[in-house]
Amino acid sequence: MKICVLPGDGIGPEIVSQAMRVLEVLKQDGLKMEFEYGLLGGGAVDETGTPYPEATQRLAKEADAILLGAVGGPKWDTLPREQRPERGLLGIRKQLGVFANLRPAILYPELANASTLKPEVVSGLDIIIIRELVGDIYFGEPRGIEERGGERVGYNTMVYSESEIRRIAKVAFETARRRNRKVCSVDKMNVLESTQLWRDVVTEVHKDYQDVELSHMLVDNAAMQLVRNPKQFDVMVTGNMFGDILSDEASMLTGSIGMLPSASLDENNKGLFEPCHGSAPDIAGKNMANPLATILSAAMMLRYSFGQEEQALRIENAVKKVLAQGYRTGDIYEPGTNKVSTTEMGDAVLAALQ
Ligand SMILES: NC(=O)C1=CN([C@@H]2O[C@H](COP(=O)(O)OP(=O)(O)OC[C@H]3O[C@@H](n4cnc5c(N)ncnc54)[C@H](O)[C@@H]3O)[C@@H](O)[C@H]2O)C=CC1
Ligand SMILES: CC(C)CC(=O)C(=O)O
Ligand SMILES: [Mg+2]
Repeated sequence: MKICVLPGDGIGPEIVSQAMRVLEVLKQDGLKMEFEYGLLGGGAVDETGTPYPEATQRLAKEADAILLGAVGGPKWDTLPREQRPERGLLGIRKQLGVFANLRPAILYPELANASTLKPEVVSGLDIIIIRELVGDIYFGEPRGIEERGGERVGYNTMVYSESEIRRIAKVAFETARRRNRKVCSVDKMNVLESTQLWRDVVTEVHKDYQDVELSHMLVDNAAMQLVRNPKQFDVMVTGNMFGDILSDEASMLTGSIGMLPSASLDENNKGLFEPCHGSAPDIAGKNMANPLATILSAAMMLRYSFGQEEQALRIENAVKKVLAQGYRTGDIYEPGTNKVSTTEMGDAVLAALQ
């Protein structure tokens, strides 16, 4: 199994190196993996002038899976838009066609008090947000900033084709069949044509999945319902931008965005695996970041791209064990637990794997 490793910027290298320690242990225990490192994001701009260099494109295409940290940071915020680190991230997602972004939000019982919601509202939470990842307003044309009538105007285009909606809807219904047979599709059909089509197509695809319960919800209500009563959901499916926002919101129900992993899959389960958070410039270089989202993303990689369910569970059980043992990075710390650094959390996970 060839894995392309892209640590990226900010906390990216710190958290990816902890996930790599975990994968190295599994490799020593006999799992066949080869790792190749590449540049993506701001570091790539600094070294090559572009956020997704040719050499990384080659590595990514040749690999069976990609493990990614995060990209971006204030250093690159004033660059022309095409050179921004985030364009590199959108570029790799688009080029690999990893349209199905799975973002599970699971509350570990030990973190019930770290959640922003009352324990009785959130205990046992286990939902998954399925976010379409290579369409929508992040990619739609035309886009730009231009002079119109003596002032600057910025514009983007929210666009979805029927085939794009159909394939993500299928992923949602198939996922629901492996869970509790319940999908909530989130849109803004009351004002946006692209999401009117979204609702129509999801409803059509549902005809082939009559054993799954389908509901629709407008995104503003969905944002509210997620913090009012998140356990009413099981599988949520939505577009790129709404999914981006709702998954950050859902992360806090689990205690921290540092707990939320993700898998982004193409039609053949080739995937890109990354935590849901960004490069966290405010804590970068301080050995403070929570590496668990990235470690759990590595587990998702073993499960989805390589069919190594047992190894995935081995990592997930190690994460459960360190939480039960009381290890907490700052973002999930509460009095009475053991506050640790990024590397110490890595040490604890490694010990729990044995
Ligand atoms: N997938 C990616 O590479 C993403 C990149 N970004 C980029 O990251 C940069 C920073 O973006 P922000 O809006 O600040 O979002 P962010 O997710 O990087 O950080 C938001 C807040 O969460 C905290 N946080 C994030 N990850 C954490 C972790 N593992 N452990 C503990 N705390 C953590 C940060 O310290 C910060 O207070 C920007 O340049 C943005 O474009 C943002 C989101 C995703
Ligand atoms: C460049 C952004 C779309 C990254 C992000 O916030 C995400 O994928 O969650
Ligand atoms: Mg995001």
